[in-house]
Amino acid sequence: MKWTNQAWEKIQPIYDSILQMPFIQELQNGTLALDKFQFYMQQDSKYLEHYGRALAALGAKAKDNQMALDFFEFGKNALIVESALHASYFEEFGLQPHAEIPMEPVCHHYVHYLKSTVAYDPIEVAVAAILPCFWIYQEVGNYILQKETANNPYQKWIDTYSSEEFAEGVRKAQYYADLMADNTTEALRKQMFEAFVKASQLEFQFWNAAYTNRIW
Ligand SMILES: Cc1ncc(CN)c(N)n1
Repeated sequence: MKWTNQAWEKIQPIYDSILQMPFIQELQNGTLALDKFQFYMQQDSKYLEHYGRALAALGAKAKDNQMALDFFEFGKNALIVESALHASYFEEFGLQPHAEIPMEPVCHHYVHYLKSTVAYDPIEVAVAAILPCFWIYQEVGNYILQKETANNPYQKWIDTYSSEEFAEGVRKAQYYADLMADNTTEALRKQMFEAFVKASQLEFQFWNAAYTNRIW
């Protein structure tokens, strides 16, 4: 079985609880309170600034040029495509400019977990750590799309993460995770699973923080 299939089995309970979260349920039916979405968007714009850089740093560690280019492209997309989605919501909902937003605890922890993993852990583990960010968003986007609600104010978010463009990036990131896993040791494959599970838990916590207004 591919490493990615095994990894998903390990996070299935986390993913199931993500789908049951009030944040996701209410995003799906369009009833999510604006202040909770605002909290999420503001934290997420900070997250993406750092995530984009973590992806580029991971690319810089790649031995293969194509892998480096793919990760630079992922970083660019985080900063351009996903940030454009945020900018449109910032305008629509009249949110504070990025510079004035402090990173709250979960965002801070997730960003620094990814950056330190990329900086200090083997590249295999870093690839596993960045994967839930792609894969869980795609799955959640597709899940929400199945039960679409008319005039959902959060439709642009749903469209971004259920798009073919986003799916292509997910497939590439999964490909690199499997490639790394196939060419490494059992001990490192285990560390890769741990990183994949940890980042998935942080994805849950990120939405939970927005719903419960978790601040310092
Ligand atoms: C916290 C978080 N995780 C994942 C994604 C999707 N790249 C995101 N925008 N924000």
